[in-house]
Amino acid sequence: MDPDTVTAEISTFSFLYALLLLPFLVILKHIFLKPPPLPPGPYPWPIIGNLLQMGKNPHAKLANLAKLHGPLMSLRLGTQLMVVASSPAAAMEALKTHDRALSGRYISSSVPVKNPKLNHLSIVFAKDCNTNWKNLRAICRMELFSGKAMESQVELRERKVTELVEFLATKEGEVVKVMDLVFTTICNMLSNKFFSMDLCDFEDEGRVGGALKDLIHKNAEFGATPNLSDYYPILGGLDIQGINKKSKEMFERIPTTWEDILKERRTQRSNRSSHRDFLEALLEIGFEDDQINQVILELFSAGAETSSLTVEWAMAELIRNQDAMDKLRGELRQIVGESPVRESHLPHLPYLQACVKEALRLHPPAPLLLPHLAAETCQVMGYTIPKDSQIFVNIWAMARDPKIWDDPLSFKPERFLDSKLDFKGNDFEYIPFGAGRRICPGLALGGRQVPLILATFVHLFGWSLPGNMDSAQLDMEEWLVITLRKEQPLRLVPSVRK
Ligand code: HEM
Repeated sequence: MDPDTVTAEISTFSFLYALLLLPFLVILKHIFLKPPPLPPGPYPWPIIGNLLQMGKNPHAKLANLAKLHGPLMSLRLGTQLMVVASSPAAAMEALKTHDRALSGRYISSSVPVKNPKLNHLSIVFAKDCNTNWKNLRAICRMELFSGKAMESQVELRERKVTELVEFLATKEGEVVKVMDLVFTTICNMLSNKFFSMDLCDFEDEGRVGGALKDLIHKNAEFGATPNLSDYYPILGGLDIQGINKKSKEMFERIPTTWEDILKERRTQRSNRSSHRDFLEALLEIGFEDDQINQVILELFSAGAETSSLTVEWAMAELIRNQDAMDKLRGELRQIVGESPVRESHLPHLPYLQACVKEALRLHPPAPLLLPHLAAETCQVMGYTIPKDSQIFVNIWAMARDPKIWDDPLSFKPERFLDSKLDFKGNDFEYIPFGAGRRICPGLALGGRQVPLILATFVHLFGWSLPGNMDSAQLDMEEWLVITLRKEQPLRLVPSVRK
C-alpha cells in the first residue's frame, strides 16, 4: 500500500478515536477536576440570600456565624457573594498568599463611581492596584509618612497637642466630648500639613471646620450603611434608601470645602515662600483640582476618625480599668516627669504603647477592614472564591477568639508587654491596620498621634465621669457601632493634675 494512504488512514483512525474519547474525557474532568465548592455558610434564602442575618453590627453577626460555619465562610447578599475570613490562617491566605488576586477594592454603589476618573484619582476607591494607585501611595509615603517626613512634622504635632492642653485647661470641671477634642486636634495636624493652616476649631465649628467634620462623618456613615443597590443592581436606579443621592451631593460639596485655599494657592504660586506643604507638593507634580480634592478628602476621612476613635476607646477602657490607668500614670511620671509629653518620649513608654495596642485589639476602627474585591477567581483553603466576590477580614472576631487570646474580652495591656506582636501586618492574629498591598499607608502617623494624645490626656489631666454616672454605666456593648457613635460619645470631666 502507498505510504501516503497508510498515513492518511492512521490520521483518520486517531481522529475518530479522539472523537469517541472526548465525552469520556469531559465526564472524567467533571468528576476529578471539578472546581472546589464555595466556602460554607448559612443557607441563603431565595432572592434575599442572607441579608436578614446581617443587621446593625455586621462584624458581631459575622463573628457568631463564623463559630458555626468556620474561618472561611460565604454568604449571599441579594446577588452579591460575600466571603469572610475570621481566623489568622484565613486572613493570611486572603491578605498574603492570595494578595494579588484579592486586593481589589469593592466599591459600594453609594460611591459615585460614575465619575470615570475615580479609579485613577483615588487611593481608597481604586478598584485595582493600578499604576495611579501605586503613584498616589508613593507620593503620600514620600511627602507624609516616610521617616523623614514624619520627623519634619514633630514640631507641628506637638504644637497642636499644646493647643489641646490649653483648651482643656479652660474646661476644668465642665463636661467635654473626648472624640470631638481629639478629632479637632487631628484634623488640624493634618490640615496644617496639607494647607499650612487650621481648618477646625475646638469651640466654634467654623465655616470650613464644621463642613469638613460633617463631610467626614457622612462619608463614614454612607460607607457603613448597607446599600440595597449593591445587593440588587437592578434597583440601583431607584436608590430606595436615598443613599446614592445624598452621597453624590456630598461628593459635590468636597471642592467647596477648601476651594478658596486651592484657588488662592494656584494664583499666588509664583510668589510662594520656601515653605512647602502637601498642597504645594501636589501642585508641583501638576495635579488637577479634582485629583487634589479626592486625595485630600480621603486622607482626612481615613486618618481623622480612625485615630480619634482609638483615643476615645482607650480613654473609655482606662476609666473602666483604674489599675491600668494608675500604671500608665506611673510610667509617665517616671519617664516624662513634670514636663509635657513629647514624641521623643514615646519609644520609652512601653505601657503606653501596650494600652494603644490593646485598645486597637478590642476596638479596631475598621472591624472588617475595608471591603476587598476578588479581581480573579482563586482557590483558598480548598474552596473557590469567584471573581468579583466581596472579601472581608473580620479582625474584630479574631480579637475576641479565646483560641487566640487569653481572657479576650478583658482590657489587659500587659498581654503586649512581653510580646513581639505588632500591628505592622506580619502577625495575622493582630492586624488593625490591615496587611498586604492595601495595608493602611497612614500606619506610622496613626501609630504616633494616637499615643501622643492619649499620653497627654492621662499625664496632665484627671478625668471623671459626668454627674453621678459610674464606670459600670460605660456599657461597651451599647457602643458596638464603631463608625460614628454620634448618639453616645464618651463625655468626661477634666481636671488639671497638679
Ligand atoms: C488608628 C489609626 C488608623 C487605623 C486603625 C487605620 C486602619 C486602616 C485600615 C484597616 C485600612 C484598610 C486596609 C484594607 O483595605 O485592608 C486603612 C486604609 C487606609 N488608611 Fe488607615 N488607619 C488609621 C490611620 C490612618 C491615617 C492617619 C491615614 C492618613 C492620614 C490613613 C489613611 C488610609 C488610607 C489612604 C487607606 C486606603 C489604602 C488603600 O486602599 O490602598 N489611615 N486604614
